[in-house]
Amino acid sequence: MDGSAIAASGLRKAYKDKIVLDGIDLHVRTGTIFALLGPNGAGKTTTVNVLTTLLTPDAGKVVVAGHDVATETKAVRAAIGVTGQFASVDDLLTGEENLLMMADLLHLPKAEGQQIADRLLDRFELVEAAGKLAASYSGGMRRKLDLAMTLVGEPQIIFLDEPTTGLDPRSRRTMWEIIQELVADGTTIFLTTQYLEEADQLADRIAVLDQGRLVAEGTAAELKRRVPGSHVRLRFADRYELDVAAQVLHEASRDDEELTLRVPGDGGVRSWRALLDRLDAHSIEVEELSVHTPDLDDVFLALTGHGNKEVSAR
Ligand SMILES: Nc1ncnc2c1ncn2[C@@H]1O[C@H](COP(=O)(O)OP(=O)(O)OP(=O)(O)O)[C@@H](O)[C@H]1O
Repeated sequence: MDGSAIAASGLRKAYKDKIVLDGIDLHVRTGTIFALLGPNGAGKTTTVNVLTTLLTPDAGKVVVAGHDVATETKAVRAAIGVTGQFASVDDLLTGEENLLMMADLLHLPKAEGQQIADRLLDRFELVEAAGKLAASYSGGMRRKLDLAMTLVGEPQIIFLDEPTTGLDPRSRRTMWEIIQELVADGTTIFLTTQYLEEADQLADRIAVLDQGRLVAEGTAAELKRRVPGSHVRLRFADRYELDVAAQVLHEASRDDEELTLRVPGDGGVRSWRALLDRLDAHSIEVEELSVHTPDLDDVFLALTGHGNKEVSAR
């Protein structure tokens, strides 16, 4: 698979005259977590539907797990698992029955299906609830069961469409831990999220989708560096050291009370190293140094020119 789990280029999709995907290119490496981040209606679900063979794009090419989505639909489906916003859990079955039903759908022998179900119930801490109807499950338990059902088929690539939307903070953390474990086992994860913190915590790479276009792509650190506001805060032992440093670092703003200088930078290691070299050259002693980088909220605003209602409400 040459290290590439998903490769999409030039994806377009419109509903009548409403353009939903406007030329999307994506590349996801095997064994990594990729987050597609965007507000409500940005086109995240549409992208997932295209990548998972559920929707045919108007234009563009998609290769998933080495297979062309348009011509090798079966092979793609065999390699992937999809956990959607609207869970595939059947409310009228128990947790265990849901898992066994999935094993049946995949034509696994009964004994093997039972083994897998038992293992997944244990792994997702659903043993106690295994015999209860899924209708009685909490939101967090449902999501876990839904993901467990996806894992019955041991997919190489898992698509998680907003896996933690609507979950309380504790269930969200549990879900994050599960996702991280999956990747540690070599699975590739493609997730969509409206939560900057989620992308920041989980993803190796993040693509920011806004109104059907990718407005940025990179690691969380790379995206943060694209936003003004990175700075180093230097604290000095006394007023004398502060004065000397302020003369050397003309670009800094000073706080006499705190004995600090705030030095703007591009957030890259190189620029901070150059700053330390300048201080060294003038034998200036720094008492304390802290680097401040903007968070992904700042990034989203800077990249799209507008806020994310869902995010700012959190
Ligand atoms: N079948 C359809 N017919 C017409 N418009 C559609 C259809 N499906 C999606 N859309 C529109 O496409 C846009 C993108 O929808 P999509 O569900 O992909 O966004 P999203 O980023 O997943 O949002 P959300 O976070 O709300 O799920 C929306 O404006 C939506 O109204």
